[in-house]
Parts: sequence; structure tokens; C-alpha cells
Amino acid sequence: MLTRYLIRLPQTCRGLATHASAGSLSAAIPAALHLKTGQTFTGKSFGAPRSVWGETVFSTSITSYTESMTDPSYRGQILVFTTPLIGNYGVPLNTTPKDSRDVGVVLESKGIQCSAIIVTDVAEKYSHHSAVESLASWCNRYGVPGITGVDTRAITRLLRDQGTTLGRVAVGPDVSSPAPDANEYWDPTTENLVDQVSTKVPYVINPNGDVKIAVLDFGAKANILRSLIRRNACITVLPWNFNFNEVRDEFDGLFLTNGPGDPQQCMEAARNLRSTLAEWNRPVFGICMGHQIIGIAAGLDAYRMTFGNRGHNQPVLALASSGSIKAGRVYVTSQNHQYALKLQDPFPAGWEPFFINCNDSSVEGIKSTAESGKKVWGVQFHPESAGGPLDTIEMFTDFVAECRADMLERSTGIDLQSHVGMVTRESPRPIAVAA
Ligand SMILES: NC(=O)CC[C@H](N)C(=O)O
Repeated sequence: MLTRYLIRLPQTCRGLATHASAGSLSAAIPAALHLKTGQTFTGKSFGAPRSVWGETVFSTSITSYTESMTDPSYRGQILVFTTPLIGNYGVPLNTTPKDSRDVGVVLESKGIQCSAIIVTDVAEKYSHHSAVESLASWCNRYGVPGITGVDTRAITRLLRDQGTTLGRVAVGPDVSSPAPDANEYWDPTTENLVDQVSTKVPYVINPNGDVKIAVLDFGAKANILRSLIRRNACITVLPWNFNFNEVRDEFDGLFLTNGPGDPQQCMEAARNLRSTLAEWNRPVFGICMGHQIIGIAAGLDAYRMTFGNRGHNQPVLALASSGSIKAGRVYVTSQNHQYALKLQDPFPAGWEPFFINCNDSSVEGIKSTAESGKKVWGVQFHPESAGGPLDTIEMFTDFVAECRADMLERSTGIDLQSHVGMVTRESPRPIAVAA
């Protein structure tokens, strides 16, 4: 039935030949998604034939299922795709030759991070020059169940009204068991998910880079690390709760990554950062969870949104200019979050809103004011994309250039801040499936 979606390719087009997906739907095992609010959606199992719990969220992304599924911020979540056909370009080999300038993976982490996926129509055949296996076989290898044959738009409309809801994916014989009682559902946000995905030991990539940046790892997407390395930063990746204040003078800048779950689980990092921001004047940049931790350290509150923002088409309006970002422009961004910083008036002294979401007016970025003498930026969205648009990728260039200018100023005594804008920028790559 799915062949209607596939382009008929000439025999000579060998690299793009379509492949039948191993093991998908062969036995047509039944599967069901139960929601804590009492609704059930039934379909067919693919991937690992096992039952799991999770928080049910939806993503409006049209492509990049491989990047989304390996994003550690999806840990503990049952990911519902609103795009009907998922899996048609298969899954690439996820390893690269490890060298001193490489993060070692093609996708966003070593394996699948979400608990399960729900799709309308899983592609039984796939076609892409870099694909080595089907979505179903990849899910199977990682023990991740999928359900196909359900109306994901109906689930999305429900989640949009009632909010992100705890769920249970029941597979095989579990489908005929009664739906779980409301108190049986596992809530991943009660756990410190960041601690499960963060590195346990510090490590360095690109040791010969000309500027030293510490990265606090809350569950880093690989493309964040790649984006820093490409700008020739030497990065030291530290566990999320490492007390950076003990080593801060060895670094030219601090970066805080994305990560799963409730930022309240990471108050230790927010407390450490409060001292950093009070006593250290070098550049600091945070993305998503990192931005929320910066905001909490600055005195803002974080709250849980109804259904969050997950997708690659979220418009944000810049309220201030900084580096490549111009006030008054709208940038289309990649997002994956459930929590946000509360907009308050006035903002804490020394801080100002940087971006606002054009759909729901939520805070999309904060920055230190020019008068504060600090160089701190946080954004709720993902400038590194993977997947999604690269409208804001140059924020990495801005940050690394600020770190470099700050370092040179310390070593030469010359004020290079005014030259930061002259640093050669990388042209954004075209919007692409892979990172
Ligand atoms: N991508 C992220 O870093 C997500 C941050 C946080 N876990 C949230 O859901 O809001």
C-alpha cells in the first residue's frame, strides 16, 4: 500500500534503490497507545515488540525523524509525528571515524533516546543513498516500539487541548489487557533525566582549537558540539553538575546545552551558575535547557507549558540586536521543549528579553543588557537545527567570536570587542536532512 509514495527510479540509479524494510509489520502484531486521560488508539506494532511508558508529545517536523529520535531531550517521551509518512528515507550508519575534531556520530547521539514513536504510516520501503536500514529495524535494534496505522492528527488535537499526557504503549498480548489505572502511569519528569544522559567524565574535542570553551552537558545534541568545533573551538565537555567555578579561569567561554526533563531537577547547576554569572565576565551561551538554567540563575521562573513546542517551523521575533541577530526580524527555528521561562515585567536587573515566540508569545531568548558589562545569551530554540532551518546558525559564530575577542583582549590588552562583527562568517548550509 505504501508503494504509492515511492518515486519510481531508473535501474541505473543504483545508489537510490529502494529497500524493503526488514521485519516491519510482517506479523501485524497489534499495538495500542493508552493515555492517562482515558483515551486509547489502536494500530499495528513495528520496531521492538515490547510495551513501554512515557510522556506523550507531538512534533510537527516534516523530516529529520532520525535526528529527533536521537536528540537526548526526547528521553522518556512517546513521540507522535504529525507528518503522515515516516521512515521513507531509512536510517544512516550512525558512526564516523573518530578523530580529534569529530564527535563520532552522524546523528544527534549514539542511539534512539525517545521511549516509543507513533506514526500514521510507517514506510515499509526506504530509499536514500546513505541509508543502511529501515526505521523498523533500527527501532528493533534499540528496543524501541513503534505504532503505525493510527490517526496521529487526532492524537495531536487531543494533546493540544488537554496538554502533554502520560501514556502507555501496549504491544502484543498487552493490548488485550485492560488500560492501566491512572495512578500506574510513569512520569519521567519526576526523575533527573539529565543525569541519565550527561557525560559522567570530562572529555576534550579539538584540543588544538584556538579558543577554549567549557560545555556543561545536560544531554547535548551532537550538532551543538559540531557547531562549536567547526568554528575551531577546543571544547571540554563537563558533566551537568560539575562545579565550573573551580576551573572557570582556564576557559574563554562557557556553553550550556539542551537536555531532557524539568529544569527544576537541575537546580544544582543553576546555583553554580549564579556564582559564575556574578563573579566571571567571560561569554556564556545556553540553548534550550541551558537557556532555562541561565534564566533561573538570573532570577526568572520556569513553568511547564501545556503542550510545549516541538517542530522545525517555530517563528521567533528578535526584540534586540546582537551579532548576526537583528531586532525586528523573524527567524524560523527548530524547537523541542515543554518548559519555558516566564515573561515578567520588569526583567531582573541586567537582563532583557531577546526573542519572543510569534505563535504563543512565550520567551524564546534572554540576554544580558549592554549596561551590565556581561556577555550572556540564552535561546529556547535550537540554532544548530539538526533537523530544521539554519536561520540562526550564526549565533555560534557570534559566540565563538566573542570568546576569541575576550581572550585576545586579556592577552594583548587591546579592546577587540568592536571588531567582533568583522569576523568572517560561515555561509549557512542549505536546509538538509542530515546534520
Ligand atoms: N531541548 C531541551 O533542552 C528541552 C529543555 C527541557 N527539557 C524542556 O522540555 O523544556
